[in-house]
Amino acid sequence: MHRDSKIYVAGHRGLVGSAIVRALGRAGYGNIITATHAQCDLTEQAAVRDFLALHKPEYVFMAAARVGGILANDTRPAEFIRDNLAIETNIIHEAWASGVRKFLFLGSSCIYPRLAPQPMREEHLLTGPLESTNEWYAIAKIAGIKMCQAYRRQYGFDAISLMPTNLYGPADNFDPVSSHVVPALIRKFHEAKALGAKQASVWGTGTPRREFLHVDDLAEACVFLMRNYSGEDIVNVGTGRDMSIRELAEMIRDIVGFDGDIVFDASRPDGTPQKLLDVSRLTALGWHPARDLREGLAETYAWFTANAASRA
Ligand SMILES: NC(=O)C1=CN([C@@H]2O[C@H](COP(=O)(O)OP(=O)(O)OC[C@H]3O[C@@H](n4cnc5c(N)ncnc54)[C@H](OP(=O)(O)O)[C@@H]3O)[C@@H](O)[C@H]2O)C=CC1
Ligand SMILES: C[C@H]1O[C@H](OP(=O)(O)OP(=O)(O)OC[C@H]2O[C@@H](n3cnc4c(=O)[nH]c(N)nc43)[C@H](O)[C@@H]2O)[C@@H](O)[C@@H](O)C1=O
Repeated sequence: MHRDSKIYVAGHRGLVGSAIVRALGRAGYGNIITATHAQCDLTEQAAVRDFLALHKPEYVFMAAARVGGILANDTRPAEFIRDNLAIETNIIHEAWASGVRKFLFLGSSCIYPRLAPQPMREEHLLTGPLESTNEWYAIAKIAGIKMCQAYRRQYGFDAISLMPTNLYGPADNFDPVSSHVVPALIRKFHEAKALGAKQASVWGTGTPRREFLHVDDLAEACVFLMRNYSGEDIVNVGTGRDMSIRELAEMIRDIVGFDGDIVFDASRPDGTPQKLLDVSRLTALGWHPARDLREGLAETYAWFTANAASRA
């Protein structure tokens, strides 16, 4: 990938897409093309074909998808499987057909079996039943991985697939129902503090464990792997460390400065008990995350208060 290479970032307004645009800018890549959802609905094959034929990007970072937290996945299975299968099928096929030189697909750590050995290695894929709260999205993601591998085998298409762990950072989705846990708790504790509430509710039992990677680290891993890796094998992207939801909630409560009690709502789903990634394949390729979790959470809270709190 050269400094003047033409690069398309699909989903450029989202948590990951906006971070990839920032990372490309920091690395000196200035020839970036984007399209909003309204300008190009990636579930529509003709729209994708026309867009790629018009712009002819050489490189594609695929950060567009129907994404949400545990409740959104569990309650909207049809949207999650249909939209993601449609988006992936269209963009992988049309990227190949239009002559894209290299394609980067984003899966997720949820593709691994609910009770996979921990930490989870790439070879654990398809070795056991999936987590029920997001199996629909996981199946779509696994289909995307397989499609990238099939287009490499049959057509020699240079498509690579990354499996990120749970992400957080600026420009996340802070909606209380559809969001992931980090933005959800930032907003919950912020609003509880503003109201002088005595307690704030956290979903589940607090016992599940999650690994959290700053989205700017993920974006830099995407640029690194686009430049340095070409292969059929998927690559886990994470920190290699996890924590309980209770520990996370206590850390975010401290950062926000909320002094009320945390109450666990066991009527809400816990999801998979643990999904810590083995990141030795990525480490061996020469990449390491750089950002500290507490500092990253504090930066994300600052972004929320400056950009999203007033709109909440
Ligand atoms: N967030 C996380 O913790 C993790 C995310 N990932 C993966 O990273 C990728 C990006 O996720 P994230 O940035 O969090 O998601 P976001 O929801 O923040 O961003 C997704 C982007 O895709 C766009 N989009 C959705 N549907 C369409 C469509 N039909 N046509 C065009 N654009 C569309 C959205 O635009 P609009 O909002 O306007 O619809 C949005 O800009 C996904 O593949 C996800 O699976 C993997 C692991 C963890
Ligand atoms: C990235 C990943 O993200 C999702 O999987 P998940 O990690 O289970 O998702 P989550 O971040 O929503 O929850 C993590 C844990 O946190 C607990 N939790 C507490 N309180 C809140 C809360 O208020 N909101 C949310 N969302 N979770 C809460 C929640 O009960 C659960 O135990 C899928 O999209 C999956 O497909 C995927 O790819």
